[in-house]
Amino acid sequence: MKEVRPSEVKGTVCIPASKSVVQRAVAAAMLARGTSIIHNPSTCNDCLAALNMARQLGATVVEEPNRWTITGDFRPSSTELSCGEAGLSIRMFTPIVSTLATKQTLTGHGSLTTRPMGGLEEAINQLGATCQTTNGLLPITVQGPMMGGTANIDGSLSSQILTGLLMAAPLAKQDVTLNVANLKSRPYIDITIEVMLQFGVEVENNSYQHFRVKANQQYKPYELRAEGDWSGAAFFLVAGVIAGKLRVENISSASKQADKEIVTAIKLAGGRITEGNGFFEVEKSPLKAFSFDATNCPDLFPPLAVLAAACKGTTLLKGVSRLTHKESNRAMAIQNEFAKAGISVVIEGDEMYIKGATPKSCTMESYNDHRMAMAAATLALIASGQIGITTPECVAKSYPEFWEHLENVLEH
Ligand SMILES: O=C(O)C1=C[C@@H](OP(=O)(O)O)[C@@H](O)[C@H](O)C1
Ligand SMILES: C=C(OP(=O)(O)O)C(=O)O
Repeated sequence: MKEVRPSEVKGTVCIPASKSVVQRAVAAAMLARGTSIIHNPSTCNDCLAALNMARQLGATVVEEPNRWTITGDFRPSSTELSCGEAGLSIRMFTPIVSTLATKQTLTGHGSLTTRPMGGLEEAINQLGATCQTTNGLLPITVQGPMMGGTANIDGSLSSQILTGLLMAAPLAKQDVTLNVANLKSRPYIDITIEVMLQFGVEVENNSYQHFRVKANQQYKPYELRAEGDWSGAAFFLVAGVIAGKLRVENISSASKQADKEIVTAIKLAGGRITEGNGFFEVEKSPLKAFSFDATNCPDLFPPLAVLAAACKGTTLLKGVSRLTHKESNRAMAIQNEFAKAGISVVIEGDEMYIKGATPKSCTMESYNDHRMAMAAATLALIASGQIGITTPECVAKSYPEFWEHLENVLEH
């Protein structure tokens, strides 16, 4: 249990690397023939899971502080492969592994064991490899080779399967065409295509509905400086705008990350936020309720809910249906735990209404969900008394340095 007391925040936070970028780069480096370098990698659990996966699949990895050197090879040393708790890694490595002729089993732990995997099965089987889940869940067994051809997939639940298929596609025997209906979380596909291009593979994207990857393309080694994580930065940007003055470093509006949209939301709420060269500055401001569609940036819901709690009036957030299958059912988790702090959250279909008020002292359950723990800590800054947070160590899934970074900016 962690306790965070109401406090002003002041100073500078340097945001660690994006786990979305780093996991994709690790997979591409494993598939490249030659040596790739990832500078400034994130050492969060999801990235370490991806790195471990690359090792299990045959890559040689040298881990140094601030630098991972990965020499690609794709010959698994084991038939049972674990993706830890990383949703992206299981959705990305399952299609990749299904390009091999050998039979492999992929598994994971924690919340990953209850997250839906059925879409992977349907998609991979259409491309001529065999994929079997366990009643739609882990473990998953795959056997290739992946022939290629056309797959029709539903993109409404998650974009991660499309990311996995795109990453695997250049290893198929023939060209791959992916027809995607109702794609959500689109910016994550932009990150996938960007990383693939950096590693030498081209993807043709027709209006986010039809994607084509030509066969016989090779991943090539690349030296990448991983950019900072907008998803983690969002908590500190909200902290600054509700409770003090912060400079948040290592983020840029040039990023393709979905969660840079937090800047739009802060501006809509009337928050003072300015961009400098590689950083943003935020300052406590009178905040008013706002309306924001987070369908394509679902990971922003927890920090957005905190921002909304600090606003005068009732804020509307759209995109609730995107939250059911994250590390927790995040819509329910936000509703239940904010209620404990006296913040009313009403859910109507795809919409969430949050009424601004001073949060009261309570204990909030994190559900072992990193973004719930970070939201509770941020909410505590403006509470009338301290807020307790259960299993605070869960922040390590995306942001192991979070508690230390928060402590550094608290004005005791
Ligand atoms: O591709 C990625 O890096 C991610 C995609 C998103 O998932 P969905 O596509 O399932 O929304 C996001 O929620 C997740 O944290 C990371
Ligand atoms: C949902 C998340 O990640 P993943 O799906 O990759 O586990 C997240 O980081 O909030």
